[in-house]
Amino acid sequence: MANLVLASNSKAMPKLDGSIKNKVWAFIEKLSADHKSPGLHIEPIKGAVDKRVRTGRVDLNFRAILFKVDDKFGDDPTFIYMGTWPHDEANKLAERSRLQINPINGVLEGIIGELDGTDDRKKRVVVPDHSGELDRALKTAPQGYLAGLGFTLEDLTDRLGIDPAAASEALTAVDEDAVMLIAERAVGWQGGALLDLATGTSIDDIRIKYGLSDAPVDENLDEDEQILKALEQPASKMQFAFIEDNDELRRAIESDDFAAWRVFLHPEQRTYAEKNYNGAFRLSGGAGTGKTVVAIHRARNLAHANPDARIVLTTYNKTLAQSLKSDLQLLDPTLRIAEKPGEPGVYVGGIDALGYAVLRQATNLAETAQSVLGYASPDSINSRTRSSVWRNVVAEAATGLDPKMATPSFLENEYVAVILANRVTTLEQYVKVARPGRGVRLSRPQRIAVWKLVEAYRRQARMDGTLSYAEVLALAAESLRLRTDAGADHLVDHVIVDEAQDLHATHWALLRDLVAEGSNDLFISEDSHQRIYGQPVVLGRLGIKIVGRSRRLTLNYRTTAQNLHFAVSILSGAEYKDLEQDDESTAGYRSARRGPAPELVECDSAADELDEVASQVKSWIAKGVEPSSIAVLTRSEAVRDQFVRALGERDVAARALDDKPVAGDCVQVLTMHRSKGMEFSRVILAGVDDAHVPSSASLKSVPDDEQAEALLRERSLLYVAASRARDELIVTWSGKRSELLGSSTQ
Ligand SMILES: Nc1ncnc2c1ncn2[C@@H]1O[C@H](COP(=O)(O)OP(=O)(O)OP(=O)(O)O)[C@@H](O)[C@H]1O
Repeated sequence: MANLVLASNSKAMPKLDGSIKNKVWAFIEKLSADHKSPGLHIEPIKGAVDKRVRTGRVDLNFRAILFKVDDKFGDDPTFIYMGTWPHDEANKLAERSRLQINPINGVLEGIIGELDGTDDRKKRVVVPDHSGELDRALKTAPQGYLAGLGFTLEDLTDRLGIDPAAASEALTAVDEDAVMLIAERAVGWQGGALLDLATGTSIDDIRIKYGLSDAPVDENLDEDEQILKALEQPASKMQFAFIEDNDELRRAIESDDFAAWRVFLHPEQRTYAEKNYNGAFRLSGGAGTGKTVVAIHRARNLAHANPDARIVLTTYNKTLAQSLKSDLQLLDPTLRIAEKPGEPGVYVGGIDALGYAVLRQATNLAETAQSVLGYASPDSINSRTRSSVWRNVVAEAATGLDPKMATPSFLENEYVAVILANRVTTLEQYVKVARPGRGVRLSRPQRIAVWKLVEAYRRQARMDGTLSYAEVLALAAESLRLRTDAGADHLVDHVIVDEAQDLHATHWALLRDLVAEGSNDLFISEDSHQRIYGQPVVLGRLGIKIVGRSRRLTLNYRTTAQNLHFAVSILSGAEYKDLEQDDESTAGYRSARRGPAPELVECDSAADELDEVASQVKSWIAKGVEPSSIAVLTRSEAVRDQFVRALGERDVAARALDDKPVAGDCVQVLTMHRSKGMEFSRVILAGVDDAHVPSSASLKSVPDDEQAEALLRERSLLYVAASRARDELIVTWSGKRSELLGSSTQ
């Protein structure tokens, strides 16, 4: 059986329709079973630049381009499948396609004729320019952008291994945009490295990021052996993937771009998905940098490494958990999905569902409830406390508490972050407990006043026999703690959590108590710039020690550089702290894709804005954009519903997206909160005027001391919303534009 390697083809290959994809699959299946089968018509190309290139017959009109690499120790060669093209084009391209081992760093590079912008390269020898001629020429030319950052041609070619022609072109590029254009055409890893250079990343750091080798080729090996060895380099895996499993191969071929996230990880993503960590690890990174992708791969890798391992993959809410689960199953349909946390396999669930699932298994509920709530638990854990209870408690009580503190949101935060987190059950405990991280200081009389309200809240819930989500989480955590204190094993072996920036104290207590401190215990994926709920927490105070095990992803796979630039501009000027209380930065954020600049549209009136949004959506649909890949995002549910109605009245099929997925191919209208973790091709942020964004109602509901934090959340919310667009982004408003848009006029 021949070995098969797939090359990433998203840039070069034409879109194939379903029937051709089936034929490609049949061709590849045959090839891996018997590469000598005459029906494949595997043929070398006369006069080809690379003697390894072959074309094979997919059908009468289409041919695949392959490289055949022989293994002198085994009978079977390795075929590298580069893609499928119409017959004549395939032959023409194949003639000028080649594989090369980068002479500086040993990365394998596959070049498909002119489609990689390398049509004239066959005459060019890829060796570094030691003569310094180009460098001298560049010194006399006007200074380019990369040279302005201090890079020389020698840095790019001799130290990094960028193709000399691309490197000299990149050095003359006048701005970041021009570097991007060159990066877009560059082969494999080189495109990414050029973008890194443009953001000022040092050569040494880039070498580390891509795992580049100092000893590129082993002269004792013949050329084919060198190629097979080069395939193992982390940066080669950005372009080439060995796929052993037939089903996996079929899935990869059937998806348009080989579902790149499943097959071609960035070397950094691969490291974080595969590496063993001796304790909790934190992966941060901008929106769209692939944190969720890493989390999913990591869950799969841990499950493969030990099929008996009990793994929990969790995230902020139910809908995000559903999409984690379906992506995990896409990545590996054979993976064992656990029904309950604690069973072998991967349990996937929103964090609240995880809390319930743990508590349902608890055999120490009475003891647990006594410890957390100060009274025996209700008969059932399934009845949830209504959100109106805090409101009623506040309305009925005359506590003398500052009205800004006598609000449901302040009390709920205090209850979760201080009272539940510390298992406070009496006033004596509450007046003494430390409240680090809470914006508002409370005097002793104020604490007494707050406690009265807490007691009233608990009394009501006890009478009703209900629990809040946060109480369930706190109970679940405590039941686990009591269990392990009594000598039992921890419930699970590995926890992976996505969207962790939004978790509060009782969420963290649950995660901490689920798994023993140790190897690969907690993998935390988060972006503090996207924190849109609750107050920031500090992991160290919650028993989670990261101690140097934290890394950041910066390459955005989702959106264009233009959209990214706009989204990041929303954050500018504001200061953010990460989960370890260090400054969070957007330095180095970049995207490899380009597209139109976001449009900011000021409308004359609310009615004009409804018309504007409808006509924009219609024009996209008229151009063939699928309606379900278009989203209109609003700050509130009321404005969302207004846009759903308005679109319907203007003959655009649109639905409000809330808890349930939208059925049918229609435009999705959702709140900015609901858009968390999602992505769409075209996005309109509607109603971004200064009354709605930031939401004056939300700001009014928090005490003065927490205003700055609340405003930061509003800013983050707009950043989350703006970073959902893959291709095009439009922002509309009527009246005064939101101050969070800054002075951007894109
Ligand atoms: N290596 C990759 N190759 C191709 N596409 C990728 C890769 N990694 C991530 N992506 C794609 O980029 C997009 C963003 O990825 P993902 O959702 O994992 O990012 P994220 O960092 O979790 O984003 P957010 O913080 O906004 O939720 C997805 O469409 C994903 O499929």
